[in-house]
Amino acid sequence: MSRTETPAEDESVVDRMLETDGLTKRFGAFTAVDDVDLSIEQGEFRSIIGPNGAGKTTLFNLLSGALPVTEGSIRFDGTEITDLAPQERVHRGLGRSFQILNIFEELTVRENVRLAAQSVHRDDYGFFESLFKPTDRHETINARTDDVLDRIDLASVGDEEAAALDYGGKRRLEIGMVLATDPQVVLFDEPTAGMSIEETEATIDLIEDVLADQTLLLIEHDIELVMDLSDRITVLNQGEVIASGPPDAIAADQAVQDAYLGGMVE
Ligand SMILES: Nc1ncnc2c1ncn2[C@@H]1O[C@H](COP(=O)(O)OP(=O)(O)OP(=O)(O)O)[C@@H](O)[C@H]1O
Repeated sequence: MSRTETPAEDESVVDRMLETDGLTKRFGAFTAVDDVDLSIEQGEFRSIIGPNGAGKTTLFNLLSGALPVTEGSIRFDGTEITDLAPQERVHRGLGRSFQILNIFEELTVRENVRLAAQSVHRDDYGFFESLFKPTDRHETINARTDDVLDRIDLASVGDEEAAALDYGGKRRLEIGMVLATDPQVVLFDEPTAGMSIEETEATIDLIEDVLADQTLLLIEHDIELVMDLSDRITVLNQGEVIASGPPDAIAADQAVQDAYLGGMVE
C-alpha cells in the first residue's frame, strides 16, 4: 500500500483500473515524476493538479506510453503495461486526449472520427478471416462513427472539413476521437484549455454526459471545475504526490494550501 493512496473501500471488492507503483521519470539529473503511487478505481473521476512544472503532463506521458519510465510500474485493468507501446495501450482501452489539438484539419469531421474508430477496431476475426468479412467490419466502424458524431453533436457537420469548426467544435471532435477508440480509461490533459466560459461549460457537460461510466483522469488548472467534478484529487508538487483524497479534504490540506492553492479555496 502506498503512502499517499488509502483505499476508500475494502481492497478485495474494489476494481482498480489504473495503478502505478513508484513511478519515476528523470530527465538527466532532474526528476520530473518522483516515486508516484496512484490507484484509480473503475468509474472514478480523478483530477491531477499542481503548479506549473509539477510533472502532470510527464505523468500522463508515462501512463500513455509516450515516454519510457525510468523506474516503477504501471498496471492497467490488472495487467502490467509499463513497457507496452502507446498504440497497444489504446487497443486495451487506455484513451488519451492531448493538451495540443490532435485532429486532422484537412480531413472531414467524419473522417477524423472514422480514423480513430478504425485504429482500434477489435473484431472476432483473425487477419485472414477479416479480409473476407470487409462489409461487416466497415458496417461496425461506420455505426460506431455515426454514434460518436451524434454523441458529440457534430453529425450535422460530419462532411465539413475539420478546419472549418470553431475552437470548441475542434475540442469536441477531439473528445469524439478518444470516444471512438472505445476507451475504459481516458486521460484528459486540459480539455478546456483556451476555451471561453461557454465552451468550457459545454465541454464539461459533454465529458460528464458521454463519458459518465468511464474512468477519467483529468489535468485541469481551473480549480473550481476540479473541485466540482472530481471524486478524488491528486496533488503533485515538484514531481511528488503531496496529497490525494476527496475535494473537501484537498481544499483543507495545509500542505496543498502552502504549495499550491495559496488560499484560492476555503
Ligand atoms: N523532455 C523533457 N526534457 C527535460 N525536461 C523536461 C522534459 N519534459 C518535461 N520536462 C521538465 O519536467 C518538469 C515537469 O514538466 P511537466 O510538463 O510534466 O509539468 P506540468 O505539471 O504538466 O506543467 P504545466 O502545468 O505547466 O503544463 C518541468 O520542469 C519540465 O521543464
